[in-house]
Amino acid sequence: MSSTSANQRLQQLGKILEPDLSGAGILASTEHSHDTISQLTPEHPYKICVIGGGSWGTTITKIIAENCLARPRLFRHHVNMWVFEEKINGENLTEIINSRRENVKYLPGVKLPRNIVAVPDLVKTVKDADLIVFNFPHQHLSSILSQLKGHVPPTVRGISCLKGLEVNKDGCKLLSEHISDELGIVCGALSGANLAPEIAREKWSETTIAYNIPQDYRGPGRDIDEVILKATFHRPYFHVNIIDDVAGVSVAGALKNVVALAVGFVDGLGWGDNAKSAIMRVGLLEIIKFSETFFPKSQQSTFTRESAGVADLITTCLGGRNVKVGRYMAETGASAHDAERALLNGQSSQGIVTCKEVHELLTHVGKMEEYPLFAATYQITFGSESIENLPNLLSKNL
Ligand SMILES: NC(=O)c1ccc[n+]([C@@H]2O[C@H](COP(=O)([O-])OP(=O)(O)OC[C@H]3O[C@@H](n4cnc5c(N)ncnc54)[C@H](O)[C@@H]3O)[C@@H](O)[C@H]2O)c1
Ligand SMILES: O=P(O)(O)OC[C@H](O)CO
Repeated sequence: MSSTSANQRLQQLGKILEPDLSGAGILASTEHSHDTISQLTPEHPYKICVIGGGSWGTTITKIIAENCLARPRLFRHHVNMWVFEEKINGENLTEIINSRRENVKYLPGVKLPRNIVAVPDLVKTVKDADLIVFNFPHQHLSSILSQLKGHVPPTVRGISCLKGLEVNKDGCKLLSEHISDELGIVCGALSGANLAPEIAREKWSETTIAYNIPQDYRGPGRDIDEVILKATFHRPYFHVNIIDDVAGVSVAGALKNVVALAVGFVDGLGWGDNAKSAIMRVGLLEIIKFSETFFPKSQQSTFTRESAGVADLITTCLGGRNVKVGRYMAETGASAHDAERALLNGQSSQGIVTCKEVHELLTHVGKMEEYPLFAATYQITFGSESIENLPNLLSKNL
């Protein structure tokens, strides 16, 4: 699409997206005529589904479902949400969500819109979808993709809300790339300073969406662009900024979970705010270095300017699940997995998985010594070093 026609589309479609988007300041005009609306409204409204019914999965589905209700000419009414089925006091979680409008296990106390349909079957969830939103703990990605393979046409677009990386002995891949490679679809990433329990209660926050259809992409697909993505995810309490640095957004989201574990360690020993800030400083530098090394096209500004960068690092280190796990380990001497089990009621501390994956990768490529915080966090998490020794482990290589 030329920049002129893209601008026209932005302006025209903007007229059917009010009032939320005009509030965000991206669309100048909020005037519209019925003629314009009927001319621009897609013949077939976009169908969106979400894979994942955990804490963030359910929260993002709530956001999308609210936008589908607000924009019935642009989006299909129902939003399928795939939920990994489990029994809660003898009842299926999907049935509880559909009848009580509440995810009693992963998002208790939050009323969900009526147009969310919890579905236990993956393939049924994605049927006829134009946009699939991936949102579950990243260790399940390969298994979910293998079940979806052959059931998702290349016309579909994806957005990954997962925070993690795909690491194997050959190197490191973004999860959005892994999704693209396995399913043959274009996939972007959404990440930011986004603690689900706050957003589910409609407390204001920002997020970053990275989406980039390669200029030479000639594949099929509906026109899911900046406007449609904003219409899908933006809410008065959830402000979206769209950029094209998928690598920067993804690496920042994955690695801040490792840093948060380490912040939890020093917090649990009562070392105070200076120590926590020191860990965040070193952590940010290692995150940027990692991104420059393995994803040279990523942009440093993503780490310093975007919600997905430094803001997510701070929020996770202040109030996320990973920092709680690290703190509990320091306070009680529990192992990482025991801390996760004791604190999170089935939710996942992604930092435990990611610090192991990053350690494997960096060891394999002979660069572990260049990342003293990641190395120390792995060693402490898996029991071969003490938290008390952390300052020495960091200063050794700095
Ligand atoms: N919770 C947050 O505040 C938050 C915010 C932003 C991003 N994220 C990221 O979003 C992703 C999803 O997080 P979440 O908080 O929704 O998940 P969660 O930690 O609440 O995870 C539990 C989910 O995993 C599912 N699950 C358990 N076993 C499974 C299996 N074998 N196969 C598939 N699914 C299984 C459970 O049913 C449940 O839906 C993660 O990568 C996380 O880092 C989380
Ligand atoms: O609760 P955590 O530590 O998984 O972090 C949640 C989000 O990623 C914060 O943006």
